Amino acid sequence: MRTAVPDLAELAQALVPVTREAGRVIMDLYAGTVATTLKGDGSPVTEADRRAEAIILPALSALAPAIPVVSEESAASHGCRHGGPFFLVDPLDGTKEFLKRDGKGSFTVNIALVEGGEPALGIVLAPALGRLFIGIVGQGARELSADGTVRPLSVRQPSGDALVAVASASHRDAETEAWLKVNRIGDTVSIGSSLKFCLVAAGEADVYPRFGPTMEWDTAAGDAILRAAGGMTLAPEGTPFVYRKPGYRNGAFVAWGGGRP
Ligand SMILES: Nc1ncnc2c1ncn2[C@@H]1O[C@H](COP(=O)(O)O)[C@@H](OP(=O)(O)O)[C@H]1O
Ligand SMILES: [Mg+2]
Repeated sequence: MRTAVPDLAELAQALVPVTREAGRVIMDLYAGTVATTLKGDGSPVTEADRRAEAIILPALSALAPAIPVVSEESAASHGCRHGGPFFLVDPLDGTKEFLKRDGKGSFTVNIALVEGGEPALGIVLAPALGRLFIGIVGQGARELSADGTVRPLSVRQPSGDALVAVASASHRDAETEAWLKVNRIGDTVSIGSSLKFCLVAAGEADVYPRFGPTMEWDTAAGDAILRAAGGMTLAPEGTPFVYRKPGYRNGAFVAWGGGRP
């Protein structure tokens, strides 16, 4: 039997206040000191990750009880075996930037729905920047400001020859550096979190190459927004970049705006 998926526009609308509430909790903790522990892979997890997740998971099970959730901080959810649609949640992506308090605010709350191996819906909030992005693949992407203003998002055609790239601020690797050197990149902006996908979706950058490891919950929401805005994430060799891989581990990818070769 097919899992019942709610209407995606209604689901996206219902997720806006949930995401904003998670963002509020994160910003309360950003203002003070935050208890931090290291996970098995050496990456930090904070009280902010856990508290944001505690808002998002009950909301998802109330909104779509039949759809399984795979969330970064809930190890228990990672064993779930399913063939149908599922949510991918990263309650706080860019934890290193969150802990740095470098004033750039590049950390995000992420909720995605994956269907048939592809991201179908994504919502990304950068609470320190007050930027909230929503994408439904096939229906378009938009940015919602706090006062309710809605701005449609669309990837841009690169101006001239040189592309503007966005790349990780904390997890750069030699292969990404090499790719940036050989791919007519004029300028590279270092930014934490899934905000990189959103900037390409919004036409504020042209490409996001990533060869170092990420997990599917880091990318699915931003990727949905990018695809909904007319962009595409591909493996470096140009093959489709799909979801529900073993261990939810991503391989290398290049997220393209309108300048895809
Ligand atoms: N060795 C590794 N294995 C798997 N994922 C990794 C990793 N190093 C970094 N990441 C992922 O990269 C994300 C950060 O990306 P960026 O550098 O673009 O901000 C991290 O998200 P979290 O911050 O949620 O832990 C983490 O999931
Ligand atoms: Mg993450």
